[in-house]
Amino acid sequence: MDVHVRYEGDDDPEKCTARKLARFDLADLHRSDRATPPGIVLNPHAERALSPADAATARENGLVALDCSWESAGEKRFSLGGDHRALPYLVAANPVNFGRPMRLTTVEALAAALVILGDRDHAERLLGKFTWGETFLELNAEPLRRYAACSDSADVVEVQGEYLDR
Ligand SMILES: C[S@@+](CC[C@H](N)C(=O)[O-])C[C@H]1O[C@@H](n2cnc3c(N)ncnc32)[C@H](O)[C@@H]1O
Repeated sequence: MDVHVRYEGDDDPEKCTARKLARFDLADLHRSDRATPPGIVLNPHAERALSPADAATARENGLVALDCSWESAGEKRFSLGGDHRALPYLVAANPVNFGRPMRLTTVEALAAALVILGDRDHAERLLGKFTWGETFLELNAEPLRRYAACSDSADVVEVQGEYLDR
C-alpha cells in the first residue's frame, strides 16, 4: 500500500516521524495539498471511523496522513481530497505523549491504519525505525486486533465504545 504524507513542516524537524519515514523511503512527502494524492486521509476530525471496509480504496489510492504540529491540526487544516477517516480509540507510545489517548504521531497513525486495513507487516516496517515502535503495537494489541476483525465503520465505533467506557 502506498503511504503518503502531506508535510506541513511546522513541527520540530528533529522529532518529526514523517521525515524519518521519508529518509528510509517508507513514505512520500508532499509539500502542497494539490500534490497529495486523494487516498484514505487520516483525519482525527472525520465523521467516519477507519475500518477494514476501506482496505480496497487504500490499496488503490494510498493512505495519507497530514504531518503538522497538533497546535495547527484543526479541522480546517484537513482540506485534502480523498476519503477522510478517524482512527478509533488507541493510546500513544511516543515519548512526547506516552499513554495519552488519541495523540498519535504520524507514524503511529499510519501503522494503526495499516493494521486495521490488514497489512500488519507493513505497519511493523514503519514502526521498526523507532525505538518505541514495538511498544505502540504492544500497548494497543487488543483494540487493534478487534478493530481489524470488524466489518465496517459502525462495528469499529461499537468496539471503540467499550474502551471509552472504561
Ligand atoms: C498532528 S500530526 C503530528 C505529527 C507529529 N509531529 C510527528 O512527528 O509524527 C499527526 C497526524 O497523524 C494522523 N492522526 C493522528 N491521530 C489520528 C486520529 N485519531 N485519527 C486519524 N488520524 C490521526 C493525522 O493525519 C494527524 O495529522
